[in-house]
Amino acid sequence: MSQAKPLRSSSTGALKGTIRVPGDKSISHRSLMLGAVAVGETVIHGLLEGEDVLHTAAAMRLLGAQAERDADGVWRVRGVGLGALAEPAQVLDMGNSGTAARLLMGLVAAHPITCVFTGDASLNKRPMARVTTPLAQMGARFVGRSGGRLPLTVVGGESMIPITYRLPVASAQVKSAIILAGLNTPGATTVIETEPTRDHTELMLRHFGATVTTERLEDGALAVTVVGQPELTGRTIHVPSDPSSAAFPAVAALLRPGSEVLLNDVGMNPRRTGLFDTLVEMGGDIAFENRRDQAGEPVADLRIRHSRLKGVVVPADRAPSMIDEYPVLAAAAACAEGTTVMLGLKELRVKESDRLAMVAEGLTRCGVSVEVGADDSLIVHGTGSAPKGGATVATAMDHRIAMSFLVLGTASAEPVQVDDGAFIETSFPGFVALMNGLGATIDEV
Ligand SMILES: O=C(O)C1=C[C@@H](OP(=O)(O)O)[C@@H](O)[C@H](O)C1
Ligand SMILES: C=C(OP(=O)(O)O)C(=O)O
Repeated sequence: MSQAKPLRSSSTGALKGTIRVPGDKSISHRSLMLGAVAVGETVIHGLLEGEDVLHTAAAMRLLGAQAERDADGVWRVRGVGLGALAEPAQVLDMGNSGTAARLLMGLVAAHPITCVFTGDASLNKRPMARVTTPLAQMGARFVGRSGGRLPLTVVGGESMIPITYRLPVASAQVKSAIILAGLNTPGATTVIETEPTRDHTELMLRHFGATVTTERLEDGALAVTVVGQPELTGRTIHVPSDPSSAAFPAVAALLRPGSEVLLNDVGMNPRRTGLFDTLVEMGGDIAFENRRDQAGEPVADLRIRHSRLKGVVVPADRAPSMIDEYPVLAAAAACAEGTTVMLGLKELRVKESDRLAMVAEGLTRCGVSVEVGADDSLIVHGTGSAPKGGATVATAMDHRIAMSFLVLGTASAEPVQVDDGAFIETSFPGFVALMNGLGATIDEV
């Protein structure tokens, strides 16, 4: 990432219009990775062309696959076949992306190759032991910095052993890393999750021809099993638009009087929709129109109208289904009437930034009263109208912190500035133009 790009968001009138936010980031990463180990061509419509996903595309090329964009925006991946990834001649730079790093570490761990992973200053601070611990049990070796951090070398296992592993944290990235390693491991690899996390890896693997089964255990946990070494065949994928990106125009439209916005083709996988459930509980007027299935993933068009929001309690067990949406929910809560309590946010501390700390600090600067509990909860005392704003907020290389405070600025009495909007490109290219097209006022400073 080059230079910092400060942005300022000012109070606006009504937001109006129909848009399609860019493709789902989780599904985009997975489509490139699975396409690269399938036999034949995978054709991807609507791939997210954000920097995180472009880092995955570059890595898959270094591992021997072809991954190119047509003039019409369709991506074509020519896979090498499972087990045939080539040893990359260069370091795999995963940029700002935890998903790219962790999923790919799983995939290469079961290939007899050595890969060196690195990332930017944010990614190189994030914990990787959560994936290297189970992958080492399967037979791969890792040499990283202290705390298992990147830069890190993976020595893929020559003869991997399948494991049954109970996730110590609710993480789709950890689950997926183990499943992707299990893919090229003979026998059945099982991941047990006590809280359901996003299941795009499981759904897409089935689409490519693998056998992935799920079983409810006596204690209520879910066991996900992949049968190793299937023949994967290249497929066509239609990437729905990202509910985690739709969250920003959705919250902005709820906050501005007179707004009505239609967001088309939004992914509605039930393991991703916790934010929308919460906004509806808060009194948000959100209509889920034209619900349908698009290549194995549910989608809908979301019609969102300005609403007077009220504070709610968000239970901890909802966290996996809205893990990336708490910063923008906090912006909505700051404008709501009454107090919003968000429970079980420990995982927010190990994202692109410590999101719990960054949200609390930014809201305080904008004149909103917040508390962070010792149990990693966040309590936001809503203003019932417009927060004061009039502050510059630090974003710590975190796209979601930047976008959330720009949304807050659309509803604040005085403009809100973020110190760096450059990282928005990692997940939501075109964010500023799209928001301004709806009527927002976001300017470069
Ligand atoms: O699997 C994925 O695509 C993702 C899983 C989540 O991370 P964790 O698995 O660390 O919760 C989420 O925060 C991230 O943006 C994408
Ligand atoms: C946490 C996120 O992504 P990642 O873990 O892939 O960096 C995110 O996009 O909010």
